[in-house]
Amino acid sequence: MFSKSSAVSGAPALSLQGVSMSYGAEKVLHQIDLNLAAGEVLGLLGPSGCGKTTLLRLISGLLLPDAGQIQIAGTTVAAPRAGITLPPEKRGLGMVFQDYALWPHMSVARNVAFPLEMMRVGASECKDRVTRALDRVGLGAMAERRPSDLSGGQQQRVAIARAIVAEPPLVLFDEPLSNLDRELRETMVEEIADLVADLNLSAVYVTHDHAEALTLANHVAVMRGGWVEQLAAPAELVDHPKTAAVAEFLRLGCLLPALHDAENWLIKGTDLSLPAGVFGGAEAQVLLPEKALRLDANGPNKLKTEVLRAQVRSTGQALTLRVVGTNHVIRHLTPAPVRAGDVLELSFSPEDLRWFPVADPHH
Ligand SMILES: Nc1ncnc2c1ncn2[C@@H]1O[C@H](COP(=O)(O)OP(=O)(O)OP(=O)(O)O)[C@@H](O)[C@H]1O
Repeated sequence: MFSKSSAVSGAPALSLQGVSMSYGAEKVLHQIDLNLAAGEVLGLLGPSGCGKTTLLRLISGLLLPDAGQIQIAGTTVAAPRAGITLPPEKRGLGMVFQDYALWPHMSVARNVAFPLEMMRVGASECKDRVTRALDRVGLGAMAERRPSDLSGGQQQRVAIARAIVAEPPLVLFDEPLSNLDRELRETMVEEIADLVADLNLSAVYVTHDHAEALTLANHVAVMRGGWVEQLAAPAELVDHPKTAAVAEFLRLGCLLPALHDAENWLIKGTDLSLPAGVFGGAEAQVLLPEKALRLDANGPNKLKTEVLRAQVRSTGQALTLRVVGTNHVIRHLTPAPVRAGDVLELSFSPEDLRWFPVADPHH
């Protein structure tokens, strides 16, 4: 069986080249190229139906690609043209699912031991490794319980212990936190991030929650309609989204239509002219990143907005603002005492704007 020791040293933990997949006549993945270095986490992020689960199933071996090839730790596990297909159990992956997928009639320890039993690891080594894995996820005292006697968060920790117990070359997380409530999700994201770093795991983490992906992953592939729209480190995605769709999906701020008249770029519906960088054409979309906006009457480039809602938060007031002259909405957090109906001027620096063409590359 595939194990860390059979991994080709120095090879990427995962590599996909030109992977495509159709369900009948519907192409759901287009020419996916991805590389994940050992010890890193790749986030697969995108809205429902964009192809995340299909891509994960191709990696795990539950589905076969129509074209392209997939390598795990240097071993080719799928290459239809060369007739190569390794079944899921030979890929030696650790997997964590949304619904935990634990056996209810077995103890926590037996659940965690399962991958080792499949590998015919001896009883005493098996016991030591299970104990170590359960300790790592903070469940050392729960070994003899049944999963049904544990909370949702604890069950997910058992599933994580099972996924890491055999030290697989790659761990796949399929929306592991979506059944947990928000507060627990936030704690578990940090726990998983710490665990992945401590164990130097290589992992693919599927989610539709951008905060989870940005927290956990070294690189995030933002997917849409079966394409990888952008693959980049979290900071790069936030500062330099490649398309308007990426900016929108990551909720980076407000996308406004801009028109070029004889001399200037204007935000459509307003009289605010924008100092544009080099950008051809007569129409564009411009992103005003939320983090670039200041409530500063003396600042440059003042955009007039009306307060629709002001909600108290522990960190200030969360404002929902409408850009006057448009139906576009901006969110802004401020400590200032502001009320619905107030008119505010938001200021920003031109270098913080991000410009996109109106035409969409894939759609
Ligand atoms: N068994 C199937 N037969 C036909 N079409 C399918 C099948 N499974 C998925 N699809 C289609 O393939 C596309 C990608 O689905 P996929 O489940 O990979 O998306 P996803 O990003 O994981 O969505 P979600 O976040 O809702 O799970 C969708 O258009 C979906 O309708």
